Amino acid sequence: MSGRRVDAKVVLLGQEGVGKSSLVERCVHRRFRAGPYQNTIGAAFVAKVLSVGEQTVTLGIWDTAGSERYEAMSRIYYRGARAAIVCYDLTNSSSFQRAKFWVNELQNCEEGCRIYLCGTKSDLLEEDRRKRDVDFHDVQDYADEVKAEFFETSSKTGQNVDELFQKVAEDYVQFSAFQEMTEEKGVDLGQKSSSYLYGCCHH
Ligand SMILES: Nc1nc2c(ncn2[C@@H]2O[C@H](COP(=O)(O)OP(=O)(O)OP(=O)(O)O)[C@@H](O)[C@H]2O)c(=O)[nH]1
Repeated sequence: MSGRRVDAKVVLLGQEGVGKSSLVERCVHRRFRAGPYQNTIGAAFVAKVLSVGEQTVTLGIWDTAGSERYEAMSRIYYRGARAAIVCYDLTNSSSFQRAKFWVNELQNCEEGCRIYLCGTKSDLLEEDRRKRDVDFHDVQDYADEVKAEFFETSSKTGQNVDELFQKVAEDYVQFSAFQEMTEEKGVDLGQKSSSYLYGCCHH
């Protein structure tokens, strides 16, 4: 990546085989590899440059290994992340339970990290609706409860993949602008800004 500065660290978490590497592959290389499934070992890093208005944002994306053997290692990778894309497979409800585990961890350990729930493999539902094993409305309610964003994607067709990463970049820009403004103007958040904060962060 020729020494380019990374603006925001993004981590992908989720049970093994849910499609984290495929999501990154689609986002960065615009392709889907249907071949034999290869587990990620440890973690893989890739940078992705996105435009938000006039600005460019470089996301440093860490694709972690989903196997529980690597759980302790995944914890190292989410440290300091500004965003976590927590993936589950729409055709596998146990993977959603695992996603909840990661959401709990993030809420307890990484306050500044925004959470994006990502239901993967939506193309399989296009083929056969009965394959859905995680209800859309249940996840929506859960996302509201934990203040997460929520996407259903397919790395095979590309559905919603760009939208997901774009939203991560836009939220980062919006949050940074807000932070700069409060730092420059010396806004005292403790005293007067609960409504101000609300207005800026909810859209
Ligand atoms: N149909 C379909 N299959 C997918 C999709 N995304 C991933 N897969 C398949 O699911 C399997 C696992 O995908 P990976 O991207 O390697 O999963 P992972 O979450 O990175 O797995 P670990 O590295 O073990 O944590 C592969 O066989 C993929 O081809 C998708 O959007 N649609």
